[in-house]
Formats: sequence, C-alpha cells, structure tokens
Amino acid sequence: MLRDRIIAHFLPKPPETLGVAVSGGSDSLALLVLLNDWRREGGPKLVAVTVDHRLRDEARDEAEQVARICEGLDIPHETLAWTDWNGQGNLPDQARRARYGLMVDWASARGIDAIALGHTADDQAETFLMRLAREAGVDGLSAMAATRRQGKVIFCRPALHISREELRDVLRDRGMAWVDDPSNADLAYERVRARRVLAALAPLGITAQNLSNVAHHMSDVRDTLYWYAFLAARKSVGFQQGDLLIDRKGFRALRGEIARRLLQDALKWVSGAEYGPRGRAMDLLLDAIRSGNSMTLQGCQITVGTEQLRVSREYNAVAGLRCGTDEIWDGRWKITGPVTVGAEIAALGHEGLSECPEWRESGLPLASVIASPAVWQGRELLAAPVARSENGWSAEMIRDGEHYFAALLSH
Ligand SMILES: Nc1ncnc2c1ncn2[C@@H]1O[C@H](COP(=O)(O)OP(=O)(O)OP(=O)(O)O)[C@@H](O)[C@H]1O
Repeated sequence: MLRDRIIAHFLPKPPETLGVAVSGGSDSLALLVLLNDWRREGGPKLVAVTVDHRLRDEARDEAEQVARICEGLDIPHETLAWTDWNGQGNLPDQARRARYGLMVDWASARGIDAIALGHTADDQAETFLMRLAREAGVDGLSAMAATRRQGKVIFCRPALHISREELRDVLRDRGMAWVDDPSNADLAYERVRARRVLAALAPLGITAQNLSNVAHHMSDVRDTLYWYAFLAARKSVGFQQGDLLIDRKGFRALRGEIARRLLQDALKWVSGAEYGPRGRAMDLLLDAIRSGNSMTLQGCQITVGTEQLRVSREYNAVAGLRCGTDEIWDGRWKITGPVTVGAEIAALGHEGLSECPEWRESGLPLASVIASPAVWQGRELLAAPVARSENGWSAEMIRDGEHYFAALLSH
C-alpha cells in the first residue's frame, strides 16, 4: 500500500512530531493526507508549514487553501513569509534557499527535528533528464538523498520512490483538489519541458520510475567511489595548520574519479565553499598537477612540490576579510587572546610578515603564512599566532582534518 511505502521511510524510529512542507501542489498535499492516515493510527503528530515567497499574488490564496485543508484534517498549520530578498543573485535559487532557511528556523524554534518534503520519482526523473543535457557524470545523475540535514533539522523525502500519478490518485479518490501552479504549464521552464519529454519517452518503456531507479543505481556507484576516495585519502592526506597535504606519489597512482573527489573535497575543506570546483575547472587543475604546475582555484593555492601537493588558502581570497576577535575568521579560524579594545582579525599579509622574524619556525611556506590570521589594532600588528608571533594569542582551526575525512563519506 502507498501509505506503507511512506511509513517505511520513518521506521524503525519514527519522530514524535513531524513537520510537513506543503506547497499546495499535488505531491505535498497527497503526502500530507497519507501521513495523516498514519497519524490517526498512532503515527507521529503532524505540523504543516507553507512558505509564501511573496512573489506571486496567488501565493497568499494558495497558502490559505492549504490552511483550510489542514483545518479540515485537524492538523496545525503555519504560513511563513519571505520578505527579505535583497534583489541579489538568481531569484529561484535565492527563493529556494530562503524557503529552506525559514523552515529550519521555524522547526528549530518548535523543537521539530524532521520535516517531510513531497519530492517524487517524477522530480527525480525530470532532474535526471535535465542533467543529461549538461553531460553530467555519476554525481550529477545520482538520485536525491532520501534525507538531508540542515542545521538541527532533517529533511526527509519519503515519496521519492512514488510516482506523481500514484499520489494524485490518492487525492482524486478523496475528492480533494490541489493547487496547479501556472508555471507548471510554462515551457520557458526547463523542468516543464523535461516533464513533456518524459511523457514522450513512454513508448520506449522509459518511465519516471525507470529513470528514478537508474538515478538510485548511480548514487550507489557515487557512494562507492567516495568510499574509495576516503580510503585513498586516509593513506595519502595529511594536515599542517590550515593546509592540506597530499602525498604526490600516492595521488599519482589514483584513478581519475578518485583523485578528482579527493581533491574537490580538499578545496572545499580549505576554502569552506559549499561545493568544490567541477567540470572544466577541475580538469584544468588535474592537468596542471600532472604537468607539475601550481595554480590557484576557488580561493585556494595548489602548490605542486616534489613529494607533496599542498592546498592552502590563497592570500587574495582573504586579503579583505576582517572580523572581531570573538568571531570566526574565514569560516574556520578561532582566535583567542587577552581582551583588547579595537582588536580585529585580518590576514597577516606581507606587511605583517615583516614583523614576524620567527615565521619560518612554523614550517609553513610563505604563501600559507601570509594568508593566515593575525590580530591587528588599526595598522598595528598585535599578534600572528600561526607565524610564531603569539604575544599571548592562539589560533585554532574549527574544521580539523577529521572533518575532511567525514565529508568524503557524507555526500
Ligand atoms: N512554498 C512552499 N511551501 C512549503 N513547502 C514547499 C514549498 N515549495 C516546495 N515545498 C516542498 O518542497 C517539495 C519539493 O518542491 P520543489 O521541487 O518545488 O522544491 P525544491 O525545493 O525546488 O526542490 P529541490 O530541493 O530539489 O531544489 C514540495 O513537495 C514541498 O514538500
């Protein structure tokens, strides 16, 4: 039964209370209805949430429609409004980030640990087709994760193996209407075109379910590749302060897919970026390493030495960063020292380096030292803990080497 396939996602330890993100579309509404059947038979308490992005006039009515449906089902419901778009960046992407951010804050404030999303096998299949156009590799063609943590909240996708039509049948059976977002018919959207193409592929026996299964096979392969990248990293990766070092001989022996993953995560670890470089940029880096050339990429300096590859922070990427001594600098350095009025953290730079005669004792190359955090009071250098000019201050990485290894296993 459909409901049992949904419930299976949460077993053996269902949450006490489950948030459900309901846009009003058929997928999330059917999910709500099925979860509600479970609630009535002793499943988790439910709280529904809708985000009104304030981008379309109808969105308010849709949120109200969801609120009414929830009232009928006896499920508490809240609408969250997105009001603080600063006009920057790509709108759909910003709206999506804001939606997840609002839901995380909402759930955290109410002690809700998990939120269910209505992604279906059709979403998966459409994404798969869209990625084909971008010549995606294994990672790009991999299925969405059934769960994803953001902050304290776990987002779950219990309907990922179920088709949209199966979910719509649930609503049809109960005579329930759903919101049809007008953009779903707008061929300007790639996803809408992918939906059309998917329907046209039926005579070949290619269905949403097939493609979703292929995406799941791909994610098994991706996990396997990351596992081998993790094993390789354990053998050939080490750390020196904020730098990541890779044994060159070990690296040379790796197959392309493994080397690429190990390196991508190395750049993520050093730069703190959400994603590592991909595609062409990554090809260029691997070529440069093979030819023994150093280069910069994604705010990192990759230096090819005889024995080792060194990934360090690029000075230019941090030259303009300033923060208070009680804040984390460059997303990874925590500086501790005596309370000092007007002290700030900024990169050491060449100017500061000239005041650190002992810097070579750090064992780090010059490029790494000038990109390391220092304590300044105006233009006066108070301390440079990485460059061995401590003056009562210390610098500690909040992301240690274990974070790097763990990240390889959590893609
Ligand atoms: N405005 C909204 N309010 C509440 N939940 C929403 C809203 N929009 C989407 N969702 C939730 O997200 C699910 C997926 O919808 P959609 O594919 O539009 O989202 P997405 O966030 O763009 O997906 P992805 O995470 O793949 O980027 C929906 O089934 C629903 O559970």
